[in-house]
Amino acid sequence: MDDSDRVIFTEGEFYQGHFDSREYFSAYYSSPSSGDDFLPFVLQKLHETFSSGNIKGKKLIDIGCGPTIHGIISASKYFEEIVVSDFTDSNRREIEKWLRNEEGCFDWRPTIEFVCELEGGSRSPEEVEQRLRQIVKQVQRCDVRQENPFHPLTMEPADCILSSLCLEAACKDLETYRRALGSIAALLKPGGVLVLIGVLNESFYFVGQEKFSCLVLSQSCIEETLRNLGFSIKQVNTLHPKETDKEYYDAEAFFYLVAQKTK
Ligand SMILES: C[S@@+](CC[C@H](N)C(=O)[O-])C[C@H]1O[C@@H](n2cnc3c(N)ncnc32)[C@H](O)[C@@H]1O
Repeated sequence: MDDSDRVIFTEGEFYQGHFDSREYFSAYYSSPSSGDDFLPFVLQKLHETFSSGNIKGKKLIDIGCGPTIHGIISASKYFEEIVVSDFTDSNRREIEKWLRNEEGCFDWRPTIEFVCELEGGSRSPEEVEQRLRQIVKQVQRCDVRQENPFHPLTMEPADCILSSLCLEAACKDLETYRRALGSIAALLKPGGVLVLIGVLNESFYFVGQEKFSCLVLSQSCIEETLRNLGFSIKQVNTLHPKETDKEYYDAEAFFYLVAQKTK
């Protein structure tokens, strides 16, 4: 194999120049009822996790949120403060636009309405939007490859960390993935909860015409890494995408995992 055959893993710097937030939104998040099964699956699981009332506290951090807020809708009822973070400037700008309700921001209304229905109508979509805009206190740059992903900031440990589809996109090999999960664990209080959402055995996905790499991971490898870091795994669910949904990625399955930091 010569150098021209070698596939370069698309790390954070590539996202900075090539990740189109708008394309990403329309490909994967425009509505829970019109896309593939992933979004309803994840919204349902997040609803079940947080509506139990057992996972709550002062602070939740979303690591590698991209331009999205769907992950924090259910949780917004149970925390005093949410920090969202991502490596890519344009993604953070999209979130800031939504938080300020600026003209042309993404329309998260269908997704918020879906969650409100899951909640049995206990909150209206307007209340949820207002709540999110009030409790997302920070939109921060982060780099999961760093020992302190928020360097030069020192982040107070959180009660809950959520990370969706970020680590396998950010980490070019298993060693980097393990270190990144270790850095994330260090941002959690003892007893704190990690909600990790990701893909199994995926090597690429598309956003528009742009192809992004993905670290190929098995469920056992992810679970073993978490156990070695002192997590107790509480729940793992998987969703196998329909073949027709697999035009833009080659994932074998999506996973939804909840783990508690025991030390
Ligand atoms: C597939 S998107 C996931 C976005 C969102 N969490 C979701 O569930 O749809 C991957 C995200 O990882 C971010 N990312 C890539 N490298 C990163 C790094 N080193 N540190 C933090 N985030 C990174 C990208 O900017 C992008 O927003």
